[in-house]
Amino acid sequence: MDASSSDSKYHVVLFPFMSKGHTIPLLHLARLLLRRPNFIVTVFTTSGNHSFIANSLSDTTAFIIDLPFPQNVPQIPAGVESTDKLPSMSLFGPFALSTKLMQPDFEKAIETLPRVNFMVSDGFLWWTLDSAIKFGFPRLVSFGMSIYSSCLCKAVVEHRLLFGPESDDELITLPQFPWIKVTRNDFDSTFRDPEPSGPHFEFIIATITAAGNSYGTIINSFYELEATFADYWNKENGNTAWFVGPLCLADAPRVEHEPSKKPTWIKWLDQKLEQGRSVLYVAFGSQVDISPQQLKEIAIGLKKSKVNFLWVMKAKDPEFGDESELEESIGDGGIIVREWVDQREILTHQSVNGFLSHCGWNSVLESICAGVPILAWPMTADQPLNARMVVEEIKVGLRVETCNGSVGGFVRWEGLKKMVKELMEGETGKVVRKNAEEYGEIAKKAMEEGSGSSRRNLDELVDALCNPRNP
Ligand SMILES: O=c1ccn([C@@H]2O[C@H](COP(=O)(O)OP(=O)(O)O[C@H]3O[C@H](CO)[C@@H](O)[C@H](O)[C@H]3O)[C@@H](O)[C@H]2O)c(=O)[nH]1
Repeated sequence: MDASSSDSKYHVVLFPFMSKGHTIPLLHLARLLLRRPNFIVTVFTTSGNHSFIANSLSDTTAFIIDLPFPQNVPQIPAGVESTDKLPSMSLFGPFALSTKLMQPDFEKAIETLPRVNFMVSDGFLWWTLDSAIKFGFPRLVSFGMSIYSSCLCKAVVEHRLLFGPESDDELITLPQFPWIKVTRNDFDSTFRDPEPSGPHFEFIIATITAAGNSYGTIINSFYELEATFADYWNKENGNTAWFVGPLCLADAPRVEHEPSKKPTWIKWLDQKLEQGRSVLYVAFGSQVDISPQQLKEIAIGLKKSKVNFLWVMKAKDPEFGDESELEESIGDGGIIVREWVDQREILTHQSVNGFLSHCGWNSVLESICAGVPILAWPMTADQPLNARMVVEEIKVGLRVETCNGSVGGFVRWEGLKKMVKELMEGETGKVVRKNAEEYGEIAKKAMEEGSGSSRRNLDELVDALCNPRNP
């Protein structure tokens, strides 16, 4: 980058964590920033993640800088630079901790860049705060979570609510939000350990401490979706949360494909639309591990429900014993796709009327923006809290029943079939669909340039950080 030609421009550095669910929203943010006059954006990543980012931003002027991913990290196979490529999510800890080894290269690169006005880096890249302080620019943190989840985590930690006599699935009332009940199983194991220690705990502490010492937090959400929690957070917490989403709406709606270039699954959805059939979209994000037994049970439940479904699997999901047999038995009712798809394009397809989802925060937002109700099947991380929000707080979805009633428990085909039918055809399904549609409209308004709450928040934030009085 030619630093001299950039002197009169505002320069923002974005550094997403190497996981699709964390990277995608920051790429949307890059677009929003680049629409402002005189803004340049530099995105930091690693060579293994370069093509995903470059493809996504190919129609923009964003600069991309690749840092070498740390080599010879114990337990992390060579060449794995993104969490979706990890053989198991149990390796998340060593993967995330190893990113600190990138700090010297990151700082060398920063030295060569035009002056940075501010940086937005992922919460998991806690060490980037030290670099920002060293170079004298503000760091904003992005966690990719709802503020509802953050408030609930804060509430249980502050009041040590997870160490009482209750069993892991017993409901515990939150004194700060008495209408909300959670269980221990809704939280990561670190929150449940009365005397936590070890590298994972140290990572969490480093992450939270750096976030607290940063300029503020970017929240991929909109104020109207979680106003009570937004107000609570901004009153109780030191650093401000800026609601600037849903960032997935930063992109203009997708241009129609030429018929010959349409992916097969979109053609299949077109066909279902012509036949007047509703489709359930089934996908569990970019990284959760699902056992072969559970995958088979899902296939049976979907088939027996007799709904039409489009099921997107990850490349690393285990193959069924006999894939062709499975596809045959599913027949015309459903299709399985094992490729990277444009999830938003699927959710906004007129035939899609329900989403069986693990409740990754991006999937929740994308579903709401498309007005599609969710059948929540949380598995790990923030997903159990997102599922509570979806089902109990904003009521845009129903929940699958696990056979032991526990988060992460096995889901039998009978229970899955029952809830799929309820979401797609039942009375409660109708109620949550209407709610999802209403929130979808509010989301669009929040992202309207000039007048929307999220766009105004972003304007205010950027003005504060790029104002000469506030360099
Ligand atoms: O074939 C695919 C698969 C995924 N996606 C996109 O990938 C993202 C996936 O994000 P999300 O739904 O949030 O799921 P995860 O990948 O599981 O996300 C991780 O990151 C989220 C944000 O912090 C957390 O909420 C989740 O719990 C965590 O697992 C979404 O934008 C999807 O649209 C595609 O476009 N095509």
